[in-house]
Order: sequence, then C-alpha cells, then structure tokens
Amino acid sequence: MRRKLVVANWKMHGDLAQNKVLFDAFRQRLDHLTSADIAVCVPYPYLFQAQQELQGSHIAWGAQNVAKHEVGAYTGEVSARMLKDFGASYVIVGHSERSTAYCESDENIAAKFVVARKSGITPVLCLGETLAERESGLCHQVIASQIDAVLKTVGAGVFAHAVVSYEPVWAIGTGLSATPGQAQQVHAFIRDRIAALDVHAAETVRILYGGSVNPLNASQLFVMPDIDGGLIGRCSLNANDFEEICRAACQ
Ligand SMILES: O=C[C@H](O)COP(=O)(O)O
Repeated sequence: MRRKLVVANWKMHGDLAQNKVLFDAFRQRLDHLTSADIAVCVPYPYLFQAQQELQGSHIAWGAQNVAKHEVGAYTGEVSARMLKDFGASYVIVGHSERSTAYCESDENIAAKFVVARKSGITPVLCLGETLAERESGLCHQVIASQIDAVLKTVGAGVFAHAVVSYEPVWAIGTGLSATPGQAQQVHAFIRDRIAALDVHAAETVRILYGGSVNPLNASQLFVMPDIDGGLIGRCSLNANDFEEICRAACQ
C-alpha cells in the first residue's frame, strides 16, 4: 500500500513575512496529520527559511527546479547538491510552466530526474498533455514520450519509490480539474508503462495528480486506486484549503 503524498507548489509566490505566516499555520494544522507525507516546494531563495521553519516537523520541503548538471560554470543554475545543503527532500522536475516557458526537452527533464535521484533528493517528474493534444486523442502518446525519455535514459528501476505527477496542462490554474475517472485512466496508463519494464518500480512509484485540486474534489480524486496524492498550486497558498486537501489524503 503506497502512502499518500501531498506536495505544495508555491510557484513564484510569497515573501519572508507571508511565508512565516504560512509555515506557522502549516506546522499548527498539519503536523499531526501523520498518515500521509506532506511537502512544500518553495522558490529557491526561501529554502533556508523552509529549513528553519519546518525542521523537526512532519512536513518536508523542496524546490521547484534543479540544474541537470552536477557542478560547473552554469550561471544562474542551482545544483541538486546545493538543494541538499538546505535539507531539500523533493524537487519538481519538468513542470509544464517551465518546460513550455524555457523549452525544456524531455531529455533535459530526464537528466534532471537522474541528477536528483543521484543526489538523494526525490524528484517529482511532471507529465501532462495540452487541451489540443487531448482533444486530438494524443494524450497517451504525449505521456508515453515524456515518460519514455526517462525510461530510455536510465531504465525503469529509478522509478522505484520515486514520484511522478500527472498534470494535464488544461487543468493547471484553471479551476477545471480532470475528473477522477480521467485522472485514474492516465495514472493507470503511466503505472502500466513502468510495470512493463519493472513491476517493483511500478508498484512503489507514487503518482500524484495536479491541476486545480481543491478541498471539494480532493477526496474523490485521492480514493482512486492509482492516484497516490496531489501536487497542489493555488490551494497550497491558503492554509485552510491546504489543510483540507491534506486531510483528504489521510482518509
Ligand atoms: O504544481 C501544481 C500544479 O501546477 C497545479 O496548480 P493548481 O493547483 O494551481 O492548478
């Protein structure tokens, strides 16, 4: 049985003062919710604050991106080793808001996944199709090519105990979530694709759903057999909403 995982993705929001209020609220409201794993992925400059505020709590923290290289003359980049310096446990890789804006290829994303795993940080590999791709019947083809980029690079074994997040681009930030049935269908497709190469990896990888998860739909999503939790954007900036979503993961 896979433990549910709920990851907050604050995206490019917050400042030291606002974060302090949210971290305090999270510790107060979430620290006793121990039947699911909870993490907060913050913008790079706030990793130290996350470490200071969440150290010793049940809540892990992480980043929203990482360099594909381990070290070197890559101006502006942040390495996995640097994330480890601040106690990061998770890092989001391949989020569509980045892969679109910064033309991140499936191969680059696969390299980031590998460098995170190598450094002992759990990567959250984001996969998802656009509305046009879904409406053209290309959803499985797009998801397959995204996941195959990692499978081809390093095989399926790296997915054991890793995290994948299915995030239909058309559901991100729109308030229009995939239905539990739509999400379950793609999650099962992802798990089957990994299982074809490595059954243990397929059984232990946690597949999160992301895209307009909120307190009203979280429970129906999280009860689906192949949905192991959520990657939460907007609702992770509101302590009440995020608490309700984490509670749903503990049911
Ligand atoms: O990383 C989180 C996803 O992009 C979902 O964001 P959202 O919950 O605001 O739709």
